[in-house]
Amino acid sequence: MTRSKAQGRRVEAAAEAAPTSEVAPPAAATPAPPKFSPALTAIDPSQYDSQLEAKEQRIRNLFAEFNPPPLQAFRSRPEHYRMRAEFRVWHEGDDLFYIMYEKDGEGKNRDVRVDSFPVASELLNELMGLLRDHIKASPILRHKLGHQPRKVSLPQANFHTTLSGQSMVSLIYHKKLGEEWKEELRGVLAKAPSSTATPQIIGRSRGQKVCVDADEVQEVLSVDGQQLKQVQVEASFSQPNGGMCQHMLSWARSATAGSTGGELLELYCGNGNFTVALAPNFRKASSQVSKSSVAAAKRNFELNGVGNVFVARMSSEEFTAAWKEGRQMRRLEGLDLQSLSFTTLLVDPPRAGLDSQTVQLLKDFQSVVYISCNPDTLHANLAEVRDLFEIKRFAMFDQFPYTHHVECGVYLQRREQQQDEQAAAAADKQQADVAPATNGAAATADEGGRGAKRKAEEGAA
Ligand SMILES: C[S@@+](CC[C@H](N)C(=O)[O-])C[C@H]1O[C@@H](n2cnc3c(N)ncnc32)[C@H](O)[C@@H]1O
Repeated sequence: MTRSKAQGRRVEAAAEAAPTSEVAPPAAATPAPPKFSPALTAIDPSQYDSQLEAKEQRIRNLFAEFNPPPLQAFRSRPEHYRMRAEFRVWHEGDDLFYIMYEKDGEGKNRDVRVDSFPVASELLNELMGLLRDHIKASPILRHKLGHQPRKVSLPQANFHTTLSGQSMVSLIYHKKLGEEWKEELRGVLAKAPSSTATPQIIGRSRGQKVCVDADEVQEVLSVDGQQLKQVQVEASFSQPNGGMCQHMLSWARSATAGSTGGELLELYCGNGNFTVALAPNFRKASSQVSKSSVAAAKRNFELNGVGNVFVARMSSEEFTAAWKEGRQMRRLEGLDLQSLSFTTLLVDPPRAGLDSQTVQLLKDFQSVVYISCNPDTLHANLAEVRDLFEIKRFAMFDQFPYTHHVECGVYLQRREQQQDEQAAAAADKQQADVAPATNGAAATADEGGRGAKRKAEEGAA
């Protein structure tokens, strides 16, 4: 398919250079049906552009009613973009291989043998082969690995790699794992080719978790020329497409670049991915984090020398209730909610989007960064606040190529704030026009005007 000029240039995530293209305003035409690969095991990279265009068109049409600015579309690497992948393990006589469940061309579910996985990183592919061959050759390692009835579709070999070249694999067994299992794996790892960084291996069985060494990796994300370090812990969330994550962080940073001096509240912060990148844009930042990620988030703040962040280990719903009711909770660990005057809210919820309480909370903020992995719930949440907020930045990140899934980002600004700013600018201009020769006085008036406005805002908050 040829691409029209109106759809513009997009930037290769592989190049990781300047961000994006801006695309034309919403087109009225109904988009062509998307060309998604039925199976991620058999992608056709020559279809990358057409599947991206279909997504752009869908997103522009879906959000057109909110009059957003032109969509910035961030392009993924067409292959080897996934940092993580999960498979089941299948035993067939002496053979052993990975399988995954996916739809065929007719939309029917089927089990597919996976010897290589073109959407996963090169390192992940290398590890898949290496580990499969060693496990196949070792009775200790293969016995009861992923031993479950075929109808149970839990992943049994979970691979996790990083752009920085580290890796981690969890293997799920149906037997108790002892020292001999660990020793056998140590022997296998010692034989790994020097070209492959030694993976961390974790064995899991019912009520048991055995680490051959550690259960985490350290990612390094390159954002606007800065290297951000990130501990990623086994079985905890991290963004699946590393290249796209770098774009998302850079975009959110640039959207909030004018917020210096304000205070950020982040909900659903996971391991602090966005917090670390955005903290320099704010005077103070507070992150709410689920139990499993709190330790990783704290370590990531320390690793990157981020000192202006407070972390509360509570669910989004609990934090919202405490904030709304002005309730002091033990898990706020002494953070005085009354002393905070948040200006910006960042949310990055799971696919279900924001619950109604959090949507209410959002209404209290001057600006909001909303990162979403589900355009439909993003749309529903925006519909509830459309009268209060205007979309100032609108982005689409192709985090999941060849699937219908899309990651979006919107930067919202309160309508009355924009009116206030325009009024303040007009007042400043008038003042300057009245006394054109007295630069000092005009400057003083300018400072005073902004200071007064800030005070009024602080009072209102
Ligand atoms: C889409 S992830 C985003 C994480 C993080 N922003 C990042 O970029 O890695 C959503 C995160 O919210 C957490 N989460 C899910 N439900 C939550 C809730 N009710 N309250 C707080 N966090 C929640 C998940 O554990 C996960 O870490």
